[in-house]
Amino acid sequence: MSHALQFYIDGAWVDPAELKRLAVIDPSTEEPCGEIAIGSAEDVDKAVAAARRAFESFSLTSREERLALLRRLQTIYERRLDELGAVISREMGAPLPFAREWQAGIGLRHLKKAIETLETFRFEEPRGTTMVFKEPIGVVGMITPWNWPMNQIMAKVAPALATGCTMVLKPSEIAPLSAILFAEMMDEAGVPAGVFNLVNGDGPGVGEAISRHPGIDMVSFTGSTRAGILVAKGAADTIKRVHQELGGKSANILLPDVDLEAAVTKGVQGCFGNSGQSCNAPTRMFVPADRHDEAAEIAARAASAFKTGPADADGVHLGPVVSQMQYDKIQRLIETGIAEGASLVAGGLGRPDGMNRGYFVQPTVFAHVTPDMTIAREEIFGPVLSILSYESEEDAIRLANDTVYGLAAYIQSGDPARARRVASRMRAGSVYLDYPAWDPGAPFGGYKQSGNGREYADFGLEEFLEIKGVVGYGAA
Ligand SMILES: NC(=O)c1ccc[n+]([C@@H]2O[C@H](COP(=O)([O-])OP(=O)(O)OC[C@H]3O[C@@H](n4cnc5c(N)ncnc54)[C@H](O)[C@@H]3O)[C@@H](O)[C@H]2O)c1
Repeated sequence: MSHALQFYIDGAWVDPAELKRLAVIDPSTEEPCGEIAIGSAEDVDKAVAAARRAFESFSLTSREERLALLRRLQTIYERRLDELGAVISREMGAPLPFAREWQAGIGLRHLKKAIETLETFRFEEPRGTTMVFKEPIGVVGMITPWNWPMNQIMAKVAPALATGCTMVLKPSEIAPLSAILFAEMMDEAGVPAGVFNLVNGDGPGVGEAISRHPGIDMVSFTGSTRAGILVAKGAADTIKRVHQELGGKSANILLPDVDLEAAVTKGVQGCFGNSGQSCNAPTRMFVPADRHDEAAEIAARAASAFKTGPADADGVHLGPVVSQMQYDKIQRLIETGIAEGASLVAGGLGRPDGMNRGYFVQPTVFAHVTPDMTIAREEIFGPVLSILSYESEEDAIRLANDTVYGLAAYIQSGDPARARRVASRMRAGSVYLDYPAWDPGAPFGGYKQSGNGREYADFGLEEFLEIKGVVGYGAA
């Protein structure tokens, strides 16, 4: 990757103010697979200055001009999709077909949705004699995680472009290579100089400089609740808008009328997808108390059907988790689950049999988990499922909501009316009924400590807009 040690600022690849290198580690092999430059506040200053200058003209572009830009990007993105999938697979460990179809592919789905949304989006709305205008907020700082790198980047960049904002992106330093490739695509698409800027770096360096910068109007952050709090505090002095997409500990309620075999199996699969590294993973499975042991047996069987292997191995399997740090954290939490008295029914400590390198975690299921246990409360971010039991529908609702998080909830029932009734009681931004297909038009975001604001489709566009009321504009 020829630009790996550079940043994309003001329409050109430039050297960092001071070259500090960071190796990118392939989690399947624990070997370096690339390196990047780690930026500083000085690099952020340059990027923000470029974005501020570009905002003057980009904010005034027409819908048609921005649609043309997004469509050019789509063509390039489609052409480089395989390459992007391969890069993501290497940097964060997702098996190749999954990395191409979902990790890279989901970026394309967001891009298409943003284009479709922009085609008809209303930037003006008359209310009597007042005209309401929706205008781009300005320069947006974007800070993204490693677990779905292109999903997060595209869910921010596409609506920001659609609305006429300019931006400075800092992707995760753990999986930054896909973002460099994406910046190459933006350059080829002819994004005007300064509209899109990429500065690589870590949280305390570049992330904090973005959060505090007086030239940035809004920070759109996706990552842990821990870092989200720091970003909000850093942003407070400059009153910038802070959009946070944070962690989760989502409940999956299996109501008594459900087909238990199918619902438990799909629940395990949903929890372990992307090696358990999805913010909205259904990690707490609630089953009727009198069917707990049956559910545990099905879940153990479903977990042991999973194969684990390197990201480039053939076949359907789980890849490693992203880093030594994540591996160690997951091991610690599995140990805590055992120590606090949960029943380990599948997986457990250490790597899967026969694997002696790579950050591979055994697909793990705990049964007899109680709501006070650490594994029922903390986000694990690995392939680890907790099964809890409930006595009644009310009890299930109370237990599901008994968390500081509120990103997603999952309801399984043979009775759609009952599932909808329970959905209405969930304190979560997304509720999924009977394992539906992914929907790029559904709003995505959290209640409570899972964040604020919403992404995807028109909900995403709204986040990047300021609202201006011109009173006395004219007769309705
Ligand atoms: N709600 C969502 O949409 C969503 C989506 C994906 C991931 N997540 C969450 O992200 C987390 C996993 O990702 P991660 O480990 O990369 O999270 P992380 O918080 O460690 O890092 C996320 C980003 O924040 C940056 N960062 C870290 N400290 C910072 C600071 N002090 N100031 C500014 N930026 C800082 C990092 O460099 C990275 O770019 C999980 O908690 C997961 O639930 C949430």
